[in-house]
Amino acid sequence: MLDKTANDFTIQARITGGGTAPMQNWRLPNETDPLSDVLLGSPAHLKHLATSSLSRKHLREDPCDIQVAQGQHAEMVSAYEHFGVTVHMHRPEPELPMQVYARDSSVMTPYGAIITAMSQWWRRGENYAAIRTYERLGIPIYDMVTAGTFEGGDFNVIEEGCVLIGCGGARTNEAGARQVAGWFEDEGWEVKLAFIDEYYVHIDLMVVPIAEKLTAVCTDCTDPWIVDWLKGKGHEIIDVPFRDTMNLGCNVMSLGNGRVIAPERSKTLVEALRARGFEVAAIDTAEISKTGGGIHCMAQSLRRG
Ligand SMILES: NC(=O)NCCC[C@H](N)C(=O)O
Repeated sequence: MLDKTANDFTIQARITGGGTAPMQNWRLPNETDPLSDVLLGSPAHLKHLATSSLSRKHLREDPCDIQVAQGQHAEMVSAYEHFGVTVHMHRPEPELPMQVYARDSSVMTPYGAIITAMSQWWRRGENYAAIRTYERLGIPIYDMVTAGTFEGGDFNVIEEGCVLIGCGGARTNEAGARQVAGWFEDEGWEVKLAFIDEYYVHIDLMVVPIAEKLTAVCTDCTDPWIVDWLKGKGHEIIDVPFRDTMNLGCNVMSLGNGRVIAPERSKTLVEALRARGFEVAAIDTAEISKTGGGIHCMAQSLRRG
């Protein structure tokens, strides 16, 4: 069943060479304007798998209690609803153990959604499920990654018309990164590639937009040129400690208008935000994050502003 509002769905909205028109119904100029619609994944079929060094360590030492994780996800959904954000969900599929990480299987852009190309076989079905979701929501597909692998946590919109693309090799590989980079260069964007170590999984582990010209960064693991580049654009940096970052403490979601959803145990960042006057919904995500992702990884902005 399609949603009543469905009308704009198409399988390839991208104009070759650039000049694709931004969507009218689903504005998404950046990742810091007020969020009105978010896409999440259900934790109904969540499994704790050895997907990365981070999730493997927890699996070995203290595996995720799935029921507790599901309760934490429900708290996160409540936080979005509390702030008046409309929550859209992928339809849960039992074959998709990582569908909760809605950041990765697609990327919403001002021109429609990119369907990514997940690296790990147990996540590839999420790409097909995402196509069905966008059809149901009536959101055009901008294009699909075909040249290599690409995961949405590596598409990091720094500000309007400017994206930092993470490339760790194991998840987003260089061929996938360069294909997406080329599309956005053609659209007239400033695009930078960040070659990261695969240990960090995606760039949104360490660099996350908070508000206009304000970015959370783990400077201990982020290449200095990225910090200098952000500062050169006039961004203030909130430095998130390395240990907190490895616990997904930098991986927060900006709701715009001075509101942020963040993990409560990321104390340095939560305090820094509150000191600047932000309203922070500090929620417990410790259990669910053992499976390798955080609040930003679990959310795909659909509409802002
Ligand atoms: N954007 C993200 O960093 N997503 C986290 C994905 C976690 C999942 N366990 C994975 O390793 O694919």
